[in-house]
Amino acid sequence: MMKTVPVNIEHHAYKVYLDKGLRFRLGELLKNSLDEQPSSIFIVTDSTVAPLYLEDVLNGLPDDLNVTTVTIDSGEQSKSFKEYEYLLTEALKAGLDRKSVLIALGGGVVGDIAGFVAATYMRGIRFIQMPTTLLAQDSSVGGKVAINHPLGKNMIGAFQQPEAVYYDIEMLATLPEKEWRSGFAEVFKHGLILNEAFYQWLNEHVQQLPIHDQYMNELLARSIAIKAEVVSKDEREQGIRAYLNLGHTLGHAIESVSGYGTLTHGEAVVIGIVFAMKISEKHYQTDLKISDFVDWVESLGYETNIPSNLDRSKLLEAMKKDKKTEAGSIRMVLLKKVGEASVEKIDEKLILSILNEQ
Ligand SMILES: NC(=O)c1ccc[n+]([C@@H]2O[C@H](COP(=O)([O-])OP(=O)(O)OC[C@H]3O[C@@H](n4cnc5c(N)ncnc54)[C@H](O)[C@@H]3O)[C@@H](O)[C@H]2O)c1
Ligand SMILES: O=C(O)C(=O)C[C@@H](O)[C@H](O)[C@H](O)COP(=O)(O)O
Ligand SMILES: [Zn+2]
Repeated sequence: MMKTVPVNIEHHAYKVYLDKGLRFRLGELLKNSLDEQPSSIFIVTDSTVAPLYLEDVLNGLPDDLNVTTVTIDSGEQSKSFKEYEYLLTEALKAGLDRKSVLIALGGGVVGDIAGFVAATYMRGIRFIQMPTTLLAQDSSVGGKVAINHPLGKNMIGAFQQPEAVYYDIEMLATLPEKEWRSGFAEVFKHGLILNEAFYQWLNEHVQQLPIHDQYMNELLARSIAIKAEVVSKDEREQGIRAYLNLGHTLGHAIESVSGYGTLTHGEAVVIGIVFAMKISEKHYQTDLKISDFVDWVESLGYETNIPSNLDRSKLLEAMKKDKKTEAGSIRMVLLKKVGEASVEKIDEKLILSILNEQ
């Protein structure tokens, strides 16, 4: 049954549609969720998703609509200047105009880069997210779009809200276990920062990956509702939106220092979450029962230690490039307790000492 989650950003409300089989119904969905119908459609997807789902999506569109499809290589390395330029060139060649609509069909990589193309092509055109990974329950909502720079993750980007999100959860059936792991990290992150009951529910019900079908509807609806509420209150990350960055100060540093794609985003974030918990215990003089958390996530196949080959001083340098840094001071999302986050300035010496513990 179709579920919708509203995203009520002040200047731009939209909905996340959640159901099985949405990929066959793009034409109908566009009709229902766009105020003005598109002059043309530009679908961006990747080399893994295209052979699996592109035909289904195209079959759902009316024959008289002008449609261009562009496929980029799958993987984090595609969130690059080179692919960004390529997509803009293809958009220009296809003759997209300001009434065109871009559709991002894929995981967070496609959503982020295609969204950034939509944000910048002719200073901004409409776009739709069609997420195909579990991780994209996070990335498709909230309008953060970006590409990576070799020196830092998501360093070039924009806030560009989609017109709608069409999440056909049937497409998760083909997701490899590693990608379930990556995506699930961003699900339990939502519980850890803001909703202890949701975190406990996950802890009780998720003992293996992929996640059992019977829990998926509830899991997605609750996780997306948390993200939607946060971005509705604070679109531009002036306050509580920063909580969504739990584990990302170190996580992003690990991704850039190890080379994009060496670890998945979620794998890096989990290592970052354990690190942030250790800093939290010291900062607030509290007991977060880190070993219980580590036992649970390790039983799901996550690595929780920082890879031993990564130079700790390089990680520290990369952490300083985090977007939350102010006047050279690293600011991290910490947990006062499960379900309660806060952002604090953290001394570099403490960071380095905990980096060196592992
Ligand atoms: N904008 C945001 O708010 C936000 C939030 C979280 C993460 N992100 C970004 O999202 C990216 C990670 O996204 P991701 O984990 O979806 O990675 P991804 O897009 O690289 O997808 C992971 C892999 O799964 C493949 N795949 C996608 N859908 C599939 C399907 N249905 N069946 C089989 N294979 C499929 C992809 O081709 C890829 O190889 C990172 O760049 C991260 O920084 C952005
Ligand atoms: O939506 C947000 O806000 C988030 O922080 C969600 C994160 O999971 C996501 O990885 C985001 O892209 C990180 O943003 P950044 O500003 O730290 O690059
Ligand atoms: Zn993330």
